[in-house]
Amino acid sequence: MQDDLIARAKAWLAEDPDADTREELARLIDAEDHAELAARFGGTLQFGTAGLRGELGAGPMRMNRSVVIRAAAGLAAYLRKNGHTDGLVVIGYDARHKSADFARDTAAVMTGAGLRAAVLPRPLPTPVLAFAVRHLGAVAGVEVTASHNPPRDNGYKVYLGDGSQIVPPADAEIAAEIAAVASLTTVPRPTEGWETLDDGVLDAYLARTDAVLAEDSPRTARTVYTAMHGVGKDVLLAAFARAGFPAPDLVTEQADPDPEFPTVAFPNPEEPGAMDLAFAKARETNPDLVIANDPDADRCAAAVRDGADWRMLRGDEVGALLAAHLVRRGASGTFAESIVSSSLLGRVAEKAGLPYEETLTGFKWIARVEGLRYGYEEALGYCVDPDGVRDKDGITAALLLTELASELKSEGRTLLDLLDDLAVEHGLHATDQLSVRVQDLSLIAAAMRRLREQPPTGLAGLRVTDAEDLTRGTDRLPPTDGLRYTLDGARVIVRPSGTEPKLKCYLEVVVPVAARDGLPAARATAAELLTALKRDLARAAGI
Ligand SMILES: O=P([O-])(O)O[C@H]1O[C@H](COP(=O)(O)O)[C@@H](O)[C@H](O)[C@H]1O
Ligand SMILES: [Mg+2]
Repeated sequence: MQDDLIARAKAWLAEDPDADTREELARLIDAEDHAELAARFGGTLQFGTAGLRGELGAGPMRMNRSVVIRAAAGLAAYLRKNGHTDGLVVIGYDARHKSADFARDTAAVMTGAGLRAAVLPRPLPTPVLAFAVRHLGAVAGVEVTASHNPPRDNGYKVYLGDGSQIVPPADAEIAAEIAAVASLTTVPRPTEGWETLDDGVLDAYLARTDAVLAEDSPRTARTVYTAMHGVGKDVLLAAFARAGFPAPDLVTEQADPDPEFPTVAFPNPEEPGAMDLAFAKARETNPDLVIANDPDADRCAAAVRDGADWRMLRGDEVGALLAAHLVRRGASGTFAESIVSSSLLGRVAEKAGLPYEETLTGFKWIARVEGLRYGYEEALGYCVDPDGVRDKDGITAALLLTELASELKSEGRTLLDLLDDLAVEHGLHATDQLSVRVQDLSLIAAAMRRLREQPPTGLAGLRVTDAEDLTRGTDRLPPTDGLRYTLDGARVIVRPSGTEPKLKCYLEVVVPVAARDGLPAARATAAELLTALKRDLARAAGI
C-alpha cells in the first residue's frame, strides 16, 4: 500500500512541469511522509459548487500545473467529442499565486488540441470572463480563480458556450475525460499559437453595464469601496464613472491585487473582520453605502449605517432590496434563488405577479433558470443582467444597489427604510448561518451522518414538521448532499460547502409584523429564535 503510494508519487514527480511542486514532492518522498502523501494522492480534485478548488501543492488532490493541464486536456477532449473541433476557448484569471501560469497552461493545451484559445489581457473579474464567453461566441470558458478562499488555494471555473458554469452531466463527462488522461506526455503543449485579447472585450463588458441602470435614475449615492486585495477595483471604478456615480472612496490598503491578502484572515466579506478597514474608512467619510467585492469580483457585499455604527447587510437583505428595486422599475421575467437563500424573494415575486424558481446552491444552477430576469444567493451573489452575464456579477450588482441607494436618497430614505417596508409587507424574514470550518473533512461527514441517524424533532422550541434528505432529490431539485428541516415559522438547511472545508447550516425564521411599530419586537423575537436554532442545531449535529 505504502510502496504503491510512493510509486505513484514518484511517477507524478517525473512528469511535474513545475519546479516548485517538484521540489515539494521530492521532499515528501525523501521524508517518506506517508500521511501527507496519502492526503495528496488519495483521490483527485472533483468539480464542486464552482469548478475545481483546492490548496496549491503537489499531487492530484491539490491545485498545481499538472492538475490544470489534465483538466484542460479533459475539457478539450470533451469539447472535441461534442463537435467543437476548432472552437474558441476563452480564458481568464485572477491575481492569485500561479493563476497566470494556470491560464497559460490552459491556453497551450487548448491550442495543442486544435482548438483556438484566447486569454484575457490581465487579471480581471470573473464576470468579465463569463461575459466574454458569449460575447466572443466561444464554445467554452475557463476562469482560474479560488474566489474568496485563503491565499494558499486556487481553482478552476469551467463555462460552456451558453456562458454558464458546468452542471451534470457535463461535469461528470469532463471528469471522465480528465481521468482518461494517462500521462502528461500525451498532452501536446505548444509554446505559442494562442491570442492574448486586448481591452476590446473589457470595453464591451463596460458598455453592457449601461443596460443595468434606468436611463434617468439619480446617481448621487456616495460609496466606500474595497476590492479585498482582488481584481475588482479598476473595472468597478470604470463602471461607476461611466454610470456617473461619484467616484467611490477606496480602502487603499486593499485596493490592488495581492495574492497574500495581507490585511485579512480570509478575503471574504462574509468572514468576521474582513470589513474592518472598510468600516474604518466609512467612519471617516460617512458615505451612503459601503461596497465590497470578493477577490474575483463576482460577489458584492454591502454595509450601511445603522444607528451609531456601520453594519453588514446580509446577502439575503441585499437580495431582497435588489428584487424590490427591480419590481419598482417594472421588471418582468423570472426571479430565482438557491434553496439556502431567504424565502422572502418568493413573496416579493408572488406579490409582483412574477414567476419564481428555486435551485440548488451555486450560480451554475441559478443562471440556467429559463426566462431568468434576476437571480441571487445568500452567499453575496447577484445576477442582475442575465442577458449580459450568466453568472453572478459583483460589478453590476454594485451598480444596481448604488442606483437604489441614490433613488432612496432622493426621497430622503435609506436602504434600511426599504427593508422595513418589506418586513411590514411580507413579515420579517430573518436569516443567519452557522458555519463550521474544519481541518479534518471527516468531521463534516460525521455531522451529516449524525443528523441522518438521529433527525431532530424540534429546534429552538419549534416543531420540525418536515425533514427531507436532499440526497434523494425532490420533484423540482436534483439530488444533493443536504438536509432540510421545515419548522413552524422557520427553515433550516444543512450541507457541506462545495468550495471550502466547511459545514454550512442556513437558518431562516419568519416573524409576522402587524405594523411598523411592531418591528423592534419582531426583530428581537427573530434574533432570539436564530440564536436558539444555532445552539440546538450545533448540539444535534455534534459540531
Ligand atoms: O466562490 P465563489 O464566489 O465563486 O462562489 C461559489 O461558492 C458559493 C458558495 O458555495 P459553497 O456553499 O458550496 O461553498 C456559491 O454559492 C457560488 O454559487 C459559487 O460560485
Ligand atoms: Mg467569487
